[in-house]
Amino acid sequence: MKMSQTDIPVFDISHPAPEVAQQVLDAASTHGFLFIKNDGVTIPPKDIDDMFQLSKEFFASPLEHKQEFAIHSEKAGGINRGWVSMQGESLDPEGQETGDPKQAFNIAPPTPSTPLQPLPMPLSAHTALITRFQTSCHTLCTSILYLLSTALHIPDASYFSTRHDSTRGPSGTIFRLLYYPKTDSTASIRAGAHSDYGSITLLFRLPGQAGLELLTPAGTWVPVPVDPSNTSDAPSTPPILVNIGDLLCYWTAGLLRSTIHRVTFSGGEERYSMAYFCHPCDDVRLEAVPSKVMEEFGDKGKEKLESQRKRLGLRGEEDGVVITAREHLERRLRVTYGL
Ligand SMILES: O=C(O)CCC(=O)C(=O)O
Ligand SMILES: [Fe+2]
Repeated sequence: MKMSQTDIPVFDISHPAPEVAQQVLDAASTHGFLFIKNDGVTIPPKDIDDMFQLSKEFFASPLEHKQEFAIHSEKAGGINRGWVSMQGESLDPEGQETGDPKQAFNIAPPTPSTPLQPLPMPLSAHTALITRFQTSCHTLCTSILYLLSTALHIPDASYFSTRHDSTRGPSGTIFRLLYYPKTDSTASIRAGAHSDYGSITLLFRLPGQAGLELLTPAGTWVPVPVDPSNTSDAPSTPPILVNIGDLLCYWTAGLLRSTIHRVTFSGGEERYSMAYFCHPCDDVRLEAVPSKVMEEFGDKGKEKLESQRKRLGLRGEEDGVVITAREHLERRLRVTYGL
C-alpha cells in the first residue's frame, strides 16, 4: 500500500528573511528534506535540461566505453570518481542480496589546484556545461548553509558556507549522474535504503519519474513527489529537492536530520536523476558548532547518532576526539566499497 505523500515544505529563498531561515532549519531538523523553489537564475532550467540530455547520451554509450572510466580507477581520476556499473554498488548491503540495479557517474568539482577529472565522451565535449552546473549547485548549497547558520544563531553566519568553499581546497563534493535502466527483474528496489554521506544534497528528477521514498520517524515509506504542487498550473520547472546528509547530522550533534530514503519502482520506464552531494573541505574539523541553539539542544540527538552509527557499521569514536570531514567520508566509503 502506498502511503500518502509527504508534507515536505517548499521555500522561496530568493529574498531570505529570518523567518525563512528558521523555517528551513525546522524542515531540516524534522523532515531532513525540503524543496527550494527554482528561481530560474541560480540553476538555470536550461542547464538542468541540457545536463539530463547529456546524461542520457552518456549512459546510452557502449558498456566498454563506460567501463574504461570505472569508479576509483586511475583513468577515472581517483577515489569515488567515475562510472559505477549495474549492481556495482549496494546502498543497503544488509537489506539487499544484490547491488542496486542502476548505473552512475561521479564527477568531482575542479578546484584551483585540481583540474576537472578525465571524462569519457560525450561528457568530455561538454565540460563548460558540467562545471557551470556544479558551480550553480554549489552556489545554491552555499545559500542554504548560510540560512542554516543564521537560524542556528552562529555569530558568523558564513560559518558553514566558508567551510564548504571549494576554492580553499579539495573536498568530498561529488556531482552524480544516475541512470536506472528498464529491467525485466521483478525486484523493485532500484537504490537501496540509505542516508547521504555529506552535508547537503541537491536532487534533480524528471517530471513523471517518481520513485523516491523516504522513511518517516514512524517507520513508514512515503513517496517524495517530483513536483509537490498539485495544481494544474504547476510550474514547468519543479522545485529543487534538498536533503541533509550524515556529515551535517553528525556535525550538529543530531539536530539536523539525515533521513533514510530509497528509490523503488517495478518495471516501467527507465529513470534518470542527478544529485549534487555537497561536502565541507577535507581538512575542516567537525568540532562543536558555536551556536546558542546547539547549546540548548545539548545531547538530545545522542540516541539518533548512536543508532545511525550502528546502522552504518561505523565503530564508535572516542569521546572528545574531533575528526575531519575527510575522515568522516573515508569511514563511509570504507563501508560502502570496502576501500
Ligand atoms: O535517484 C534518486 O531519486 C535518488 C538517488 C539517491 O538518493 C542517491 O544517489 O543518494
Ligand atoms: Fe541518496
